[in-house]
Parts: sequence; structure tokens; C-alpha cells
Amino acid sequence: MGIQIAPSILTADFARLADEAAAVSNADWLHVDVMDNHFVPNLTLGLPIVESLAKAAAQPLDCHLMIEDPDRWAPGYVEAGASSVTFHAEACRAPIRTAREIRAKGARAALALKPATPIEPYEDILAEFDMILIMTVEPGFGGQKFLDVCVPKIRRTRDLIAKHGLDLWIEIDGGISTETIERCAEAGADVFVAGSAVYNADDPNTMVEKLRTLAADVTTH
Ligand SMILES: O=C(CO)[C@@H](O)[C@H](O)COP(=O)(O)O
Ligand SMILES: [Fe+2]
Repeated sequence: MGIQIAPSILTADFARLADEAAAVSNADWLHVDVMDNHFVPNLTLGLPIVESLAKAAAQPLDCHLMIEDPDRWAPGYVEAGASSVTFHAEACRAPIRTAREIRAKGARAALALKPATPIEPYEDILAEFDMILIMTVEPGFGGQKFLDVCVPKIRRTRDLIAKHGLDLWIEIDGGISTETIERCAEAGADVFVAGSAVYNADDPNTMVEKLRTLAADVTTH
């Protein structure tokens, strides 16, 4: 599949989401951060807006659920039109069941890990997922500084995927910019979320291509 860029609409203008999606027409995905003010100290949007955006945007939606009780809510995001649904390991009580429900409804299932959550406890259930999302900031807000301490986990995750002969994508999210994307691509990431770097750029689409080129030039796997 190669390098994929997923602009996060968290830094976009929420009153003009359809236009903001069109402004990143070169992007592979539109990353939608769902926050419930419980799992993270911030509140964004939920099912009705995802349903409208799925109809209005040309790109598939990559929904990142930063919510409590994803077991209950995650399958509904597929019904709302998401093509990929990511839930947090720290919030989930039944990751295998929830991943299977997401897949059964026709979307990609992904497991997200906060910076201090290791990948190793999930080694035996990697095959239940299409993607692992490794957070490179504490979830909750856009525009935070990239946490370098998360890079070794990208590498270890890529090694575990190879060890089991699996075909999972590794997505990274938080503080991704022209300064930080290359070290993540080198470590084995292939899907890159970027919010402030893309939406604060003079031309969001040009930034998408710049990020894609930087990552592609150093990718080894
Ligand atoms: O999930 C989150 C934040 O919790 C992200 O998707 C951010 O929206 C990324 O924003 P930048 O760090 O790229 O500005
Ligand atoms: Fe996100």
C-alpha cells in the first residue's frame, strides 16, 4: 500500500468540514478524532457528524475513538460510514470481540496505544487487527510536541508484525511534521496522521505531498 497520509480534522474549521476535507484532496484518509471528555480531557464530535462527513468527504474516514466503552460504540461508527475504526487498548474490555464486530461490518479495525502502553501484551492478538496506532503524544489535543520516546515502540511493533508474518499497517499520530516524519518512517510506520502540520500550512495539499515524499524516501520495509 505504501505511505499513506491522514490529515486530522482536529485542527480544521469544524463549521466548514466538507470544505476542509476538499482542501486535502491528495490525502489517503481523513482522520477524525472522536473525544468524549472522559477518556481524554477534551470533547469533539460523535456519530451524527461522522455520518454527515462520510457522505460529504471524498476520502475514506479513519475514525480514532478516544472514548470510554469503545466496545459499545465502535461498531456504530462503521454503520455511520467510517472505513477504519480505531479504539484504545486502555479503554477496551473486549478487544477481540470489538475488532471482530468492526471487521464483520466491513471496516478495518485498529488498536491504539497511548505513549506509555507497551505493544508486547497484544502480540498474540495482532492478527485480529488491520492496523496498530501508536500515539506519539498523549491523546486529547492537537498541536502538541512529538514524543521521541515512542519511536522504539514503532520499531518493536514492526518486528512483531514481521515475526508473525502479518500484514498490518502501523499508524502514528501526534506531532507529525516535516521535522519528525522521517524518524517514524525509518522505524516502520506507514500511515501518518498530521493535524496542525497540514491544516496550519499555507497549502494543505502541498504539505500532504511533502510529508509523503519525506516518508517514502526513508522507508525500508
Ligand atoms: O489524536 C490526536 C490527538 O489526541 C491527533 O489525531 C491530533 O489531532 C494530531 O494533531 P497534531 O499533533 O498533528 O497537531
Ligand atoms: Fe488522532
